[in-house]
Amino acid sequence: MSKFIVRGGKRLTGSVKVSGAKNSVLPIIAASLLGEEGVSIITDAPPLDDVMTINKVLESLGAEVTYQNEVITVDATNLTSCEAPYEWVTKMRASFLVMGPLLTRMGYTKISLPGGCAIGTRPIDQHLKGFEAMGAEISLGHGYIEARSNGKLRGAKIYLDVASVGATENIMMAAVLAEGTTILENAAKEPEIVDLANYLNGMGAKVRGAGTGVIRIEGVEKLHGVQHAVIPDRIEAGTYMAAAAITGGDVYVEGAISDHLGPVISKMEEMGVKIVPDENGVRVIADGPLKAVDIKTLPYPGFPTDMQSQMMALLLKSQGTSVVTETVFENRFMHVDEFNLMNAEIKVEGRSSIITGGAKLTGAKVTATDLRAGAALILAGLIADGTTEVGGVHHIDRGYVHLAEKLNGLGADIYRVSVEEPKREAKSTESAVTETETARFKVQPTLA
Ligand SMILES: CC(=O)N[C@H]1[C@@H](OP(=O)(O)OP(=O)(O)OC[C@H]2O[C@@H](n3ccc(=O)[nH]c3=O)[C@H](O)[C@@H]2O)O[C@H](CO)[C@@H](O)[C@@H]1O
Ligand SMILES: C=C(OP(=O)(O)O)C(=O)O
Repeated sequence: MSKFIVRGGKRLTGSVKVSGAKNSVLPIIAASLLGEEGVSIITDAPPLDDVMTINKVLESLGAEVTYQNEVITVDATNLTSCEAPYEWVTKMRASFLVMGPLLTRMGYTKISLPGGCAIGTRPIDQHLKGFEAMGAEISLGHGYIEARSNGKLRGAKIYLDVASVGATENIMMAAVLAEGTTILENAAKEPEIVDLANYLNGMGAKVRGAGTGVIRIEGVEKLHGVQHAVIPDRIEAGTYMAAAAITGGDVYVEGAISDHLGPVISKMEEMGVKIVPDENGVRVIADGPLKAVDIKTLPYPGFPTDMQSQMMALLLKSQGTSVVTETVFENRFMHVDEFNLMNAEIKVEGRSSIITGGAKLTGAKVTATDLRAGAALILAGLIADGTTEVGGVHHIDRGYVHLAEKLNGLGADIYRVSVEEPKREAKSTESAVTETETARFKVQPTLA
């Protein structure tokens, strides 16, 4: 186990480079299972724990996977299994995205039910509804879902009750080898959906309309490997933009695509942050007081739920009262109690959090309850008085490449320490942090 130690009070300046998007690379790796000929080469693949996990899932299915220097190769010509077991799916919900590709290519798949997580119950009914509409038979039991098709899946008209990102991706991947045309209505419009569609089309698929609410997929006989570069991570970019703004800094976020960050940029500008986008990135300058603003999370192109907690950290520094309403997930305010441990003033009322900005934050021992909560606590630590210890680092490692190194490159003071599991019989309440790894993050994470 490890913790991040953040010493607050540093203004961030300079330039930071965004890595490839976690939420693009995961479905793209899953889609590689569709390649019956040739090898897929995925570049700008970020070295994240989630990427290692999905690579293992593919290997367990018989695909040959290599990963070096942010390049993944997948040879899925000979698959040997159609089962994604519990150990992988519980580790990472996105493992469930192998269902569509396996079902359509192999005619059968058995996958552990993903279950809920810290941010909500996260059902998969819309994925299953889509597969059933295409003729799959679904059965559930003993914590697993089995899906089988009698011959090929058939194209269908499918209306999603919620514009689910995962369901759109899974159904799109199933439809590419189905017989006939699938029309997916109320589809999610996220940039990651477009990236996946581009990848599938490169493999020989016929997907049209990705990025709009209606996607048309004409089934083809076979797909092949292709080379594809993953888009930059808009949430990682937004997190560094928030880091610049919260510290009153001046930072160029290289690789940030401003078109993907519309609502984040608008809200920061409303707060009084200067944002200067160009074709290679976004410059963020925060040289004045920050205004309170209200935020409501929504599916793309609305304000992203994955930036909610980081923006809440920024609002802690603003003058006045802000209301943040979470409409995408029903339980995504677990960071509030942690912020309050740092002397923040936030109250949760149903789906909204009311933030009284301006309280002087103080360093404390806090825990990341999910990936973005972890990033948000680090942001708060950047301006807190004294030292903040952020536990639950495994959540952060799922989605941020070299987070401490990148922030330290801008002038922050963050390092990772290993932490011994507290012994049950120990009476002392002293910190369990052992300063054995206090070297400033020179070590690169080991890649599988
Ligand atoms: C790996 C990945 O890309 N993860 C992202 C993806 O997650 P994920 O694809 O899991 O999120 P969804 O878009 O599916 O979920 C959005 C909402 O729809 C509900 N829902 C979803 C599916 C379903 O069958 N039935 C149903 O009711 C969920 O409970 C949630 O309330 O989109 C989320 C919403 O932008 C992001 O926070 C995640 O970072
Ligand atoms: C919720 C997130 O991811 P996942 O869907 O992989 O849990 C996230 O990236 O913030």
